[in-house]
Amino acid sequence: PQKKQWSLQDFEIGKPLGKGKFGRVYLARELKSKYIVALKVIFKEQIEKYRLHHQLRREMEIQTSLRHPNVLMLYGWFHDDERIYLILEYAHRGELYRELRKTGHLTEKQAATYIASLAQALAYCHEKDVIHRDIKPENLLLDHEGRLKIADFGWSVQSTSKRHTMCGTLDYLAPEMVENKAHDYAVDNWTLGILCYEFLYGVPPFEAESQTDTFRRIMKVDLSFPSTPQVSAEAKDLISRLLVKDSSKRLSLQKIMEHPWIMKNADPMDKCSKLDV
Ligand SMILES: COc1ccc(/C=N/Nc2[nH]nc(C)c2C(=O)Nc2cccc(NC(C)=O)c2)cc1
Repeated sequence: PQKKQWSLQDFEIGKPLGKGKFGRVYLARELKSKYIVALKVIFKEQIEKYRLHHQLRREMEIQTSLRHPNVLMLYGWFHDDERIYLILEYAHRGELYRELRKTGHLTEKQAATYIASLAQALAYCHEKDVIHRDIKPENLLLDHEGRLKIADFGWSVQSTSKRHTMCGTLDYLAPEMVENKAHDYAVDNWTLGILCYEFLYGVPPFEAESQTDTFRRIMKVDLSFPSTPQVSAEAKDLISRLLVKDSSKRLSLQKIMEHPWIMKNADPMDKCSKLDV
């Protein structure tokens, strides 16, 4: 069927959900279907100013082509003179970051469930030749059932082009990315190790006062486990098998899903509906 041409008149705009880097996100309802969506409004002059036209186009091509329960859907888009509007899936509970900040750290069951969901979503993305490269708590949303959704493919690439983008915190970057070397899918495996650590301890493993110190700690893989909170040996085993400098020696996504800690703790329904606070 002919692709539907959307416009602002098709939607009733609700409350602002938050500010992204290049615009705001609003709750919205599509008038005919009454379907609730998130409408991400991006200012064209911002895109032109930062020369991000190609990157936004890539984000949209990638996100429209991906269909997975743990990947936030991009239903469509439209534009007017000043703005581009992305019609995105609405995830009721918002950024995983907020849950992490509220509780300080997650339970092993929550952490294992989210890592299993991420491994499944990344396996799917890698199958479609997409390396996300920017998996961090702010880019992870939770739906009403506590199911994890990877959002914001702004920095992802189709694996052909090896373009690097350095922005924001280094905490989540693998050594080969920090060294600006050619990198492959395995950068996302490294990041799963970073996230698993942060889910369980509340802080990323190589956090330091300055970017230079974080850089040094990443390059040295200066990994240590605090004595509190109490974390199981299996969890530490998984983290240690992911935070490996040689990218070819990192645990594969398949092996992550079969790891004893994941098998024992991840919710098979891949959601954390009950928030055991
Ligand atoms: C401030 O408290 C909030 C609680 C929940 C939300 C839910 N956001 N849900 C979304 N579904 N699809 C998209 C895209 C979004 C979204 O971008 N949310 C968003 C954007 C910017 C900041 C935040 N902040 C937080 C805390 O979630 C969420 C947004 C804000």
